[in-house]
Amino acid sequence: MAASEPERRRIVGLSTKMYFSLARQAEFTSAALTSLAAVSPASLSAVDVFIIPDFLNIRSTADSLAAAGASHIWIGAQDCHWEDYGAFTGEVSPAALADSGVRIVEVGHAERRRLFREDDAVTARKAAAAARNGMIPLVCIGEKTKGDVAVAVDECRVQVDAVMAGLPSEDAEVVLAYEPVWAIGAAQPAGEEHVLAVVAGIRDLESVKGRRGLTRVVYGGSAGPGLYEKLKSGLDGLFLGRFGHDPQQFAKTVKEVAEA
Ligand SMILES: O=C[C@H](O)COP(=O)(O)O
Repeated sequence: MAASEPERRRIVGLSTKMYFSLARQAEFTSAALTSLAAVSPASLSAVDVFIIPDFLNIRSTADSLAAAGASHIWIGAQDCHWEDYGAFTGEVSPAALADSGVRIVEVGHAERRRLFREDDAVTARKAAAAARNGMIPLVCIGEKTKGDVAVAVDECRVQVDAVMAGLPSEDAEVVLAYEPVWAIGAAQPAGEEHVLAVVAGIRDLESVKGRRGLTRVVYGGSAGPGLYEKLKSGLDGLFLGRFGHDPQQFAKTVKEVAEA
């Protein structure tokens, strides 16, 4: 780490995507808090933890965390619009998300790119909107097809460069979620050698290594317990989907990332 590089705390969290009802989200949050209570406070204080519910569950989850004295767990959003407010029917304002206590906003997820045709320019505008409103963009990047490391880094470079160029300040904090598209929704994550090599390439990009703001890189794509130990030499944490939807598995993964 260069002398001037900000400290990279580990970070771990999950997205519920569109899997949970209101009742299931409430059950998840309550059970996750119970399971996390078994992790030592010293371990938990060394890691940033986030939960990204769907929009309808943001306020209730934030309230549950606050009522349990667990406001150190960040609440996130799965997307936001690029303008703060306006005539954008059906969209969600990044300013209102910040007002709701959201700390981290996912942008550019592979599902949004594929299903809703969101490109790098749109993703960059959304990341800028999150940062402008004082939240951390969690920028999802990754190659579409399983294959060569150099090809994967090249595909990620285009995605990362677009976002970094659009941020309002070079000091803006960013979390890059490296999620090979082919490993999302799969039976198992991408192999550790591939992930470590691609992430080394991402960290070496001009738009990443030269910037002043804190830039952390996490892995996502069928991540779960047992994975971080294999990735800890090169990754700052994990971003979970399905394999974190069981609260005990989520808490187990948080503990592993905190104590690895
Ligand atoms: O948002 C999380 C990632 O897309 C990973 O999802 P997954 O673990 O269910 O494959």
